[in-house]
Amino acid sequence: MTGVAADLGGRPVLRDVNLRVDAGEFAALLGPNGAGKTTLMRAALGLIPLRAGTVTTGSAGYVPQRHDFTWDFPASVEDAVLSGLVGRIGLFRRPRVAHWQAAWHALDQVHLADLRKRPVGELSGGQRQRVLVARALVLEPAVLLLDEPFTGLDMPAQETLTELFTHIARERAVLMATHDLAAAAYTCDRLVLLNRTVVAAGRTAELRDPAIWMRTFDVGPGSHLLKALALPVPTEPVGA
Ligand SMILES: Nc1ncnc2c1ncn2[C@@H]1O[C@H](COP(=O)(O)OP(=O)(O)OP(=O)(O)O)[C@@H](O)[C@H]1O
Repeated sequence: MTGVAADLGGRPVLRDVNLRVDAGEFAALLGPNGAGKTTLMRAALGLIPLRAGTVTTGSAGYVPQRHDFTWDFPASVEDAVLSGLVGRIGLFRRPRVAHWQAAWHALDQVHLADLRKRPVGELSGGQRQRVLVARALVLEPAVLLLDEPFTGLDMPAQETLTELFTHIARERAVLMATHDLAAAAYTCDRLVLLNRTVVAAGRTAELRDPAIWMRTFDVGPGSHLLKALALPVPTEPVGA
């Protein structure tokens, strides 16, 4: 996306956002609450109007935050994945063999083929997240957008997902919004620091200046955030 500006409820949320994620890249989108991460993803999907700028994504798949998805309906795992194809099948049409095959292929990719007949309500949090990933993959998107995929998951489930995302990013572009800064710094190819606009972007090793993180997260030099990332402690007033 280039020069993107977007408003919500009449208030500016994003300004002059320039961002590019290439196939083969696993990028993290980092920023404080309200920084505009979800808005950026919705803008990338064409779900909100832009005040300025352009978005070129080819096809994009979106994995929403899990609490945005209704789990207490009696659908099976494969039905939930198939729902990712509604736009293609038509709301009241019956899916054809090719659609089922696409759903099963997507379930294979997230290692849930064995559970395809299971009601989604019976799945664990980590399994549910993988169902949502399969639902996004069923359209074979060029870009996969993940909105805080680790929330509420234990460490083993997070690791399984991280491995999965790394694998998916071999062929596609993956952009993941997350609050787990240390894990993102460790696992992602590139970090994008957002606070209404892109404050900085680069490989973890290129973002060692604590001033960048302080500006993005609006924290002081004593913040635990800097310690958690093992950044050098600033000795002089920053931005003076
Ligand atoms: N429908 C809306 N109408 C007006 N303002 C909104 C709307 N949705 C979000 N906002 C505001 O836009 C800003 C960015 O929100 P957004 O959800 O994109 O941030 P985020 O970085 O994803 O935050 P979080 O880390 O909390 O998920 C926030 O200040 C929020 O209050």
